[in-house]
Amino acid sequence: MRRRLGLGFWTATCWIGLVLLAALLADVLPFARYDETLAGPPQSGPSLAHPFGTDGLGRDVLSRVVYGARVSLGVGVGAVLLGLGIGAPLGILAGYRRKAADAVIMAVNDVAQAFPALVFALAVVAFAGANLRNVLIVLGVLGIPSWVRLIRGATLTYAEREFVLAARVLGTRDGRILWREIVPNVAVPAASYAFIGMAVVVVAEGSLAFLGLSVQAPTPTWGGLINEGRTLMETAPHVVLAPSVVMFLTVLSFNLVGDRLRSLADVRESGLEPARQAAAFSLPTTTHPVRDCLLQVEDLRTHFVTPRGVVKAVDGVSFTLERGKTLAIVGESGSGKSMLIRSILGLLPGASVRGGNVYLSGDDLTTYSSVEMRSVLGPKLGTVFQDPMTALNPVRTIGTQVTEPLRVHLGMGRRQARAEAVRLLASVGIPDPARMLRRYPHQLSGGMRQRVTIAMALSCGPDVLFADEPTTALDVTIQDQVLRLLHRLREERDMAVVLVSHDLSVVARWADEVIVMYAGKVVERGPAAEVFARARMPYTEALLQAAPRLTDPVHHRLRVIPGRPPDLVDLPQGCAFRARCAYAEERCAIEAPPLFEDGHQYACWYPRDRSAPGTGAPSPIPLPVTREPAAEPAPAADEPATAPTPAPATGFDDEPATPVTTPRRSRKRS
Ligand SMILES: Nc1ncnc2c1ncn2[C@@H]1O[C@H](COP(=O)(O)OP(=O)(O)OP(=O)(O)O)[C@@H](O)[C@H]1O
Repeated sequence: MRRRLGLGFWTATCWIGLVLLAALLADVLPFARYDETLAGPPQSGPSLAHPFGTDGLGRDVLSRVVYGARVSLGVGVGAVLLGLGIGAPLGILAGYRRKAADAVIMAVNDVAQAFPALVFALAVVAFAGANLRNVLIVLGVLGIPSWVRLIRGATLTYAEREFVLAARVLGTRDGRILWREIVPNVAVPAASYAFIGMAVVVVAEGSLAFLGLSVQAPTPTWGGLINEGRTLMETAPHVVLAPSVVMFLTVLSFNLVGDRLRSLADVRESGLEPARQAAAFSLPTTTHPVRDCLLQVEDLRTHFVTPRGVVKAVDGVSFTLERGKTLAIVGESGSGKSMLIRSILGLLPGASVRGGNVYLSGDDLTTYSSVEMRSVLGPKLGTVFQDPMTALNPVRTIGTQVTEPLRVHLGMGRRQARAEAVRLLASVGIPDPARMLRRYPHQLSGGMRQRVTIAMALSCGPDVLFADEPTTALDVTIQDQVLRLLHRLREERDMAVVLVSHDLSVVARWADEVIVMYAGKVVERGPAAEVFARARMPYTEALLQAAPRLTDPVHHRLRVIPGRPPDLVDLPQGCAFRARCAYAEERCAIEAPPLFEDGHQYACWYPRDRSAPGTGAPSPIPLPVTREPAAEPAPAADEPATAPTPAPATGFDDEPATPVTTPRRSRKRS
């Protein structure tokens, strides 16, 4: 956390602490009082005795600035506490209770916010008297509407979160939920806004003082000092510069501290955000012989420099992929599957570092600029993401989203793009596609939305389609339809598919090749049937054994892989799987195994020997269940968004909903 707040935060905090301390200890500090006229000449410049010089009446400017801080910071702290004290309870009440309380509080709040703040402050102070108490009350009251709005927004966010619902389900009282669940979460944005609010109040007080409507002379305030020094700008600029610079630095510091505190509450910046030195960190890249294939990945590495150390999310992955083939990537959660895909596509978070090469039809994509990559993403590389709801923009129609890549990449006109979009939606099995173009994502069921994202990914005719767990967010009945669809489209378009999946039965059924990943590395790789029939690496064996089968006896214990995946920041020496491996020997702890070749590749010093069934060696592990799926039915045009069950089948199987020229394929399974 200390590193995430950064040097700026700590410098700003020290400055605020220094100013605050000086203001508190002003009476005991070794300088003259703010109103004491000194013996020396007035308007004298900075000296050792008077670091900020003296003003027009020969008074010590440093002393006046320090005493002025008492008023400025006092008003700042007081006004913020007043605003928070009244605004926070109202905001929490409005955000948590909603309904009538929310409507009344927000209506009054909106009216209050409509008042021009400075004019209101001027009028009240001029009428009630310019003194510390009145200025503090006016600025505090003016801050209340902003506090209400901020706290209400934060409360609304947390009131709908699962942990609050869970507390409600457990019968926890509202007061306790507010105090235990909501207030601690709202506290961080509130603390952040308190500092920013302090900066606003210090400036507002300075403005009032400048106009002579704050604490009256001889008590100094920063705004008043700037006003006094104004006339001496040419003869003694230090008189106006000293309070101005101190005020500027203090306001800047409040803003900086507030901003950094806000980032603590920001999920995007929490956890493992890359450290700054990532830019200076680079991975060596060597050149490789380019093979005659569609996609060639060589020694691909993706590392993140984090405050905890370097996370090796992808570490030296190589493979090739031919047209018309499906490559599956499997492995436990966190093994680097998604990062591998994002690394190939060049879609990595800002400060990550990539090494190695990605050749697409012989061209090295790692040498492409971001502009060049834009011309590849879409036309040559398509992607289908896990959750179709988040992959589609909820406020744009399906039509706008499907036609966009056609217009951007293929330069089609509006009408042509719409006609093509209709054809695309029809080809992925969406009934009444012309009407579908006018709908929004939330009006479609999960399966239909995934069909739309597949249509978008295919719109520019990519050579390789990356599907990152495309069925995880879908109902099990829809999963199979989507996989069948991908398979059919692959055959029709002669493209390659890279499929990430947790489901080994899916992989066993649809993939030609499989890569097993563990701790960012490939630990087994080869033809899917061969790898599943003769898994050599104990990790692959454990994955296969952990997959449930329909032949399992009822109520049997689920098999799990013991232990946990290693920490990618601190990988153990030798084989990364050794701590969880039942067959590990001494050598596994010393030396990391390379990829051995024996029919397929595996990284293990003591591989499982499945080459000789019936000779005492362990028998092949049965493949995970490959359900014989029902035919892929065409979803009805009016399929409700919340009902994933498809409409009665209309004879649609793995064939497109509208006739295309592709001949019907055999349904025989390998
Ligand atoms: N921005 C990041 N900064 C640091 N580490 C990251 C970042 N993003 C991912 N990682 C790490 O990279 C590793 C691989 O992540 P990845 O998302 O590829 O896993 P995965 O195998 O796809 O998992 P899942 O199946 O759960 O999606 C994880 O251990 C993760 O902690």
